[in-house]
Amino acid sequence: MAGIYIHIPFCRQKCYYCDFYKTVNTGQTPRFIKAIQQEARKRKDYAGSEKIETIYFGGGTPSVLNGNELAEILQFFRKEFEIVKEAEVTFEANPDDLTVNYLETLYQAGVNRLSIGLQALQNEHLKRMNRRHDVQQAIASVNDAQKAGFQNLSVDLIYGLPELTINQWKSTLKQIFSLPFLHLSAYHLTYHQGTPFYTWLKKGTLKELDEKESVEQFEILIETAERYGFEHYEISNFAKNHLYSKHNTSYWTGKKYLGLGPSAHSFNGNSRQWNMAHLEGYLKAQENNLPFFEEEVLSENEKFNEYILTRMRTKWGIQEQEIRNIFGSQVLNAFQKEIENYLQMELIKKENGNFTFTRKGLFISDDILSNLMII
Ligand SMILES: C[S@@+](CC[C@H](N)C(=O)[O-])C[C@H]1O[C@@H](n2cnc3c(N)ncnc32)[C@H](O)[C@@H]1O
Ligand SMILES: C[S@@+](CC[C@H](N)C(=O)[O-])C[C@H]1O[C@@H](n2cnc3c(N)ncnc32)[C@H](O)[C@@H]1O
Ligand code: SF4
Repeated sequence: MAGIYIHIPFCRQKCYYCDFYKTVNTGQTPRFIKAIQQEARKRKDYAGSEKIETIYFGGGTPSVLNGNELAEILQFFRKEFEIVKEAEVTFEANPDDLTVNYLETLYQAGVNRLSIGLQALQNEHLKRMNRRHDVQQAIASVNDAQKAGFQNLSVDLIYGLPELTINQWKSTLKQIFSLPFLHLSAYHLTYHQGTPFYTWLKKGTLKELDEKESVEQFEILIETAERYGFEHYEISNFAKNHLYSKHNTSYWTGKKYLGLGPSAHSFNGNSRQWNMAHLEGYLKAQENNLPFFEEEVLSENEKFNEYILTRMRTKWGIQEQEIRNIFGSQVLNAFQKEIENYLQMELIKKENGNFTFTRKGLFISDDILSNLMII
């Protein structure tokens, strides 16, 4: 089984923290929709002849697409690929796009997992982030989505925002968990070079939240989510009733996926491919039947690194037996030596041959994982 990721590189306006590839030149959607189909025909064999179990519309802002455009893309994929009946079709949307009509259009088109980018529940934070919606629209979008028939609803939040107080964060979580959704993604704010947030941080006009408060917000997030019956299944992801994101879980468990659109990346177990992040270049390449991606064939060490970097982010962790079967006893012995002091410091725990982060370890997982990688 494999997944398809479709990058919709358009946004109605740019948020000041975001460095995902997008352009506000939304007039290019008709050309883009043709180009995506040309690229899919050309690259469909990258993920082998696997059946497709997930389709993911990310971006950028997929909810820039109108109903007909979305229907055209989905019709094309149903014709071009073997898609299983129960495929998960995820669509990311911004609250200000989610009118009742549009929600019904998405539902009719076959979207069965809707991810809504709420980000924050204080208008002063939404304003500083340059979000187009306000708190009221955010809350209404989740309730309207449920009324339109969406069960598998996910919401995105960002914590560690400048001046986000502990009380504000607690109130955000209290309001959020009174809404009808079953999956939560909550990300700690990252300052990406090239974004206004990063520039203001360097200039000193924006003050980064101190680490202690960020860690406290992460702890409050985990405790509150678990109190409301959500399972913490990946560092930034929580699910009720085991409604994990099937598509994103395929990233963390090494499944194949074909990424389409500018900046989209793909993986098939032996190599990674990624499209350049440039809309005009992408469109011209598809129109002239030229490739527009780079490829890296993975060495054995890189496959091992890929394996630990993805799986250790999840509650499933990594299995000693699996490391031995896939990478051999030598790699396993070296790994066991490396991991010893993290076990001693209780940053990683080992149960029946399975390694996972402890809560303490989760906070510094990036540093630990970079030390465990084979260079
Ligand atoms: C492609 S983005 C946005 C999807 C959609 N366009 C929206 O704005 O809601 C997916 C998610 O990444 C998260 N994100 C984007 N930039 C981030 C940053 N700099 N730090 C932390 N999370 C970020 C946000 O929670 C966002 O919902
Ligand atoms: C940050 S995650 C948010 C997941 C969402 N909260 C959910 O649970 O469905 C999604 C974003 O990651 C990026 N992304 C995901 N898969 C990608 C791929 N294969 N290639 C490029 N970007 C990708 C896109 O910007 C996409 O909007
Ligand atoms: S957060 Fe979403 S709407 Fe904002 S710039 Fe990024 S992709 Fe566009």
